[in-house]
Amino acid sequence: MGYRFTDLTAACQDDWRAYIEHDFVRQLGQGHLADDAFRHYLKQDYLFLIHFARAYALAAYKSPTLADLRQAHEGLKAIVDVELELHVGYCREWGISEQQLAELPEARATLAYTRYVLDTGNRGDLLDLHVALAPCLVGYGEIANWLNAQPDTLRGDANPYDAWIAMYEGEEFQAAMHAELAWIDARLADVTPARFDALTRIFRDATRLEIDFWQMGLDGSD
Ligand SMILES: Cc1ncc(CN)c(N)n1
Repeated sequence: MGYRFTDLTAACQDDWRAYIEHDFVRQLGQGHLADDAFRHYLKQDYLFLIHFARAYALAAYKSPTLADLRQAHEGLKAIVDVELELHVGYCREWGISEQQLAELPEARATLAYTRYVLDTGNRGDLLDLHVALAPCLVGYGEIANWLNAQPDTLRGDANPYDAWIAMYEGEEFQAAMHAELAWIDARLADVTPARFDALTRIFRDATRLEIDFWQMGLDGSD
């Protein structure tokens, strides 16, 4: 029997839940996340997204088939056309100008996560890279769905972070997430147990770096 994406999350269930249900996420869903924490997160996320777009471009470079190339393109589009497009306008609403974004120093959590993924993609193969990227694309789609399932999540004008949830529950982002899940499921179907263990290590490390990214937002750390 082959592996699936859900075997990756099952293999590091504690880290995966700590990421999806992080305090930053809960407070954002309940609408009482501190403004400064969100602003710090938003700024660093701009830098993060630029490096992750580079990582999808690396996935395109490493793609041997048209189907693989299309999948890398899907991820790149989700970041550049959906997230970054909304992000810049969203930052403006939160009082952060494009000039400020261009001059931002990178926080350590941003550096660690983005360079880890780029390094994993450079030294590994295409599946290593997609698995390192998965907590980002699949995780945020799952977070939006998890938030919507929580009775204390506030939606609409009552929650200043409603637009953030709306972006990740939106059709385009959810479609990109499902396409990524299908691509990973198809590749995991015929890996050996040893290869699956190596992929689990990558997935767990990237998930732990996502947890650090939330914590960086809460702590305002640089
Ligand atoms: C840190 C982080 N991880 C994931 C995502 C969703 N692409 C994001 N915007 N930022």
